[in-house]
Amino acid sequence: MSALLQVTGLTAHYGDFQALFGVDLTLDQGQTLAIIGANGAGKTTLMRAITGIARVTGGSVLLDGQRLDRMAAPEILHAGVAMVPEGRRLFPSLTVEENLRIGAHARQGSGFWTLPRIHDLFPVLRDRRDHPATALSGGQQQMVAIGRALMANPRVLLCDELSLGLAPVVIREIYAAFPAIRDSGTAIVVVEQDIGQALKVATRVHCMMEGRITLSGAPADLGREAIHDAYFGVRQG
Ligand SMILES: Nc1ncnc2c1ncn2[C@@H]1O[C@H](COP(=O)(O)OP(=O)(O)OP(=O)(O)O)[C@@H](O)[C@H]1O
Repeated sequence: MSALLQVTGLTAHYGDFQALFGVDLTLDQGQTLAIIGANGAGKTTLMRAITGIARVTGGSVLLDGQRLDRMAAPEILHAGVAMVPEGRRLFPSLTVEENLRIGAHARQGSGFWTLPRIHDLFPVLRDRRDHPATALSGGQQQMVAIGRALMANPRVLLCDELSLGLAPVVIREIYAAFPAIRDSGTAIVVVEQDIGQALKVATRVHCMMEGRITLSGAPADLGREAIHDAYFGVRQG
């Protein structure tokens, strides 16, 4: 059986600067993949390359066999890959519900994720539906950003640094929604700086350093030392 998302030999550049060096990864339906790594490792660039925002200069990205790396960002979203960007990027002048409905513009046909289902996933968004999105707490805004991406009914949901700046209790609340998202048939890729959190939610973990994947495996098979080496490149202590 071929993978849902297959990334092969992906390279990406910002001008002359090469940020990704031949990245390979596969994601199957029902999987949650975590990408971990220090600042500047290339995690965000990888998400941006998959979604057509960063310039792909080599390799390929296939969704169910369909070539994405030659498409523009809006086409990739239509094809079924949606991203929750770092910093959420909500529309500040719109309400919570308007932000969610904007996500639906990218959907193709019918699908599991509807406004009532987003409200069931994050009930606070039902209560706050008429509030300006920016009046919500950071965690609630993150829920809107996830809901907006889900409204496109993606086959793959890419989440960049969901936990950034949020309290542990809020992070737990957000990650508690993951099983329901996976059960809906949407596979997930999370970029996470919190290694513990990544190991908890992921079926597979990839560690990145300097634009390359330096370690991959199931959380249970990855030792602390191996992760440390792959993350920092050197063993300390
Ligand atoms: N717009 C840009 N122009 C030029 N270089 C960039 C740009 N964005 C990122 N880079 C560089 O590409 C490399 C990878 O950055 P990237 O943001 O993908 O890393 P990251 O692992 O997501 O780190 P962080 O957690 O800090 O976001 C870094 O060296 C960074 O300085």
